[in-house]
Amino acid sequence: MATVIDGKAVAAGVVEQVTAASAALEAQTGVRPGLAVVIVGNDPASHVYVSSKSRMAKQCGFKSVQHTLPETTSQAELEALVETLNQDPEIHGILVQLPLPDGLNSDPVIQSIRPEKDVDGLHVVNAGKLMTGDLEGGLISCTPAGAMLFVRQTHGPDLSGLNAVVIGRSNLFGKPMSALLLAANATVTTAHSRTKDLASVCRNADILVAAVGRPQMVKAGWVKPGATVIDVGINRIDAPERGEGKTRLVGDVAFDECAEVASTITPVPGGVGPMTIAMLMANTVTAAMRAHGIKPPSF
Ligand SMILES: Nc1nc(=O)c2c([nH]1)NC[C@@H]1CN(c3ccc(C(=O)N[C@@H](CCC(=O)O)C(=O)O)cc3)C=[N+]21
Repeated sequence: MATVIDGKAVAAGVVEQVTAASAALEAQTGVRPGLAVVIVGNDPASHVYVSSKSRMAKQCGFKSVQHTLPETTSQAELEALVETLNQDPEIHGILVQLPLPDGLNSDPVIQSIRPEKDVDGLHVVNAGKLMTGDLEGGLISCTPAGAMLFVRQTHGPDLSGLNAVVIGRSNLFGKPMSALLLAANATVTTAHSRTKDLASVCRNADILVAAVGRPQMVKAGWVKPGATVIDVGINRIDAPERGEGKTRLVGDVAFDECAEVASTITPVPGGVGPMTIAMLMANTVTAAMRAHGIKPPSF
């Protein structure tokens, strides 16, 4: 039976480090890190995530600002708000909750965030720094950064000689995760919907990372015995056993059967998800410390 990573406990450790760094910044400069989260429309899941981000920011001692805009917000209004936040010296991190409502184009909005305030790590400057192996100068996308912390805890910082397979090539996760694994010297395969015989590609992996958005797609036969399995999926499926109309959260990995084969595995919920929020806090205090010429801790 695999070791099941307790994402909540690891996230709590990161939040403790962030809170201490935030207090040190305030003691040195009188400034608290400022995080602004912008949400447009009324998608219930987005509101759940945004309130947990705002709550965690307050817990870390940040100045936490939430802008909730109506579904009818125009592209120009949204980009104008981002520009106001870019100019605000008390705001060090800006996050625009994705996905945006239909009719709004997220790419120009994300690219209009100043790179040094882009705590999502999605700006091309930050994504480019990561692709070129510059892990110190930019801001790294939260979910991959969190997933990589699990990999480092299990395998150490140097993944030389290990095969890693990332299933999924999104800009939010797959591509930055592949870049982080490569920077740690793993031999990386980025698999996707056009990959031939995906199961046999996955069976090669010492580190298997699933971020496809397909509930419980990865089966035990896809997992190399003794591998580390990182599940990034957040899928809501019907849970009739819990009652009429009830749902539950599952990952992209068939957890029970894969846990029999893997040596280490992350659960959903309670794995990568909480780490996403914690790494957003880490990016925010990093941005604030850099803005005041103070070297941030590495998380
Ligand atoms: N600009 C932007 N940046 C994001 O990082 C971003 C986003 N938009 N849009 C949505 C996704 C999704 N996301 C999650 C955050 C926390 C959990 C999380 O804490 N999940 C809990 C369960 C929470 C629940 O019960 O639903 C867990 O896995 O244990 C999951 C998913 C961040 N996202």
